[in-house]
Amino acid sequence: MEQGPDADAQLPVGVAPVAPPAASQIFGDRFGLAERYVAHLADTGVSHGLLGPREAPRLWSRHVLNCAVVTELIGQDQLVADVGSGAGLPGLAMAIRRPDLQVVLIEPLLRRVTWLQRVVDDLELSNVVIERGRAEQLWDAIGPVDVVTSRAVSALDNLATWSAPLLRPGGVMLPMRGSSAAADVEQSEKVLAAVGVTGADVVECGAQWLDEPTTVVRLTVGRPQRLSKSGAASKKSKRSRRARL
Ligand SMILES: C[S@@+](CC[C@H](N)C(=O)[O-])C[C@H]1O[C@@H](n2cnc3c(N)ncnc32)[C@H](O)[C@@H]1O
Repeated sequence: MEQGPDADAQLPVGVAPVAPPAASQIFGDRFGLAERYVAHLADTGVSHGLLGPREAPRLWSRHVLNCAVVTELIGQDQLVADVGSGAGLPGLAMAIRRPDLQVVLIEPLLRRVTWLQRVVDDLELSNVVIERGRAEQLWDAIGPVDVVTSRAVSALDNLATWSAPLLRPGGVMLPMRGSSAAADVEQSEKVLAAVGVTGADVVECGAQWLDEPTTVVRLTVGRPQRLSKSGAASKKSKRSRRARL
């Protein structure tokens, strides 16, 4: 079978791919910032190992645009935590597109945190802060936030267990998932209920711009619950529930 022209293509490190026309429509007057972000990804993002070299030609389509369109699901002026940001995906792409959002990038690895801070400083993004740590270690340090996003961090049940306690009551988790999104929700049903999820649906974003729209699971969390390692509601959750009664 003949392969597409870019199937094995790589760009020399430091050379950013050309932006597709949709990029300027998606980012509007923030397009210049998005271009600078892509330049960082293509350069030190690749040379420092945050992204594989094969990702360079598709930095726009598969990464930055795919992530930026998730903001379609986020209301004005919301506080967002992005769990496991890595090279800032989706958190930085969202913060660039939507300066009204306040975005907290959560990332445990020092090397990634250092890289993220350099990019945020260079782009002078005043709506981004970076917290080093695992999401489940930061429940009392961050938030409560309106929305938690994530991409490629863990299985949905782990992710929900780590993310839900960062949310305010009625907040929303938006994990980006692939074609298995609906099956993931079904398989994680018990854990989702235990962390307080009261509504789940699978939605697509960016269909008007992207050949492959982004699939996101939208999970509304009525009263966020902390689970212990065994999966039971923790003493702290039980205590705070009693205090509210
Ligand atoms: C495969 S990378 C994905 C990075 C980025 N979200 C993306 O899509 O390119 C997974 C990231 O999640 C981070 N991570 C793993 N467990 C985590 C946890 N419990 N809390 C926060 N981040 C975590 C890792 O350090 C890593 O940077």
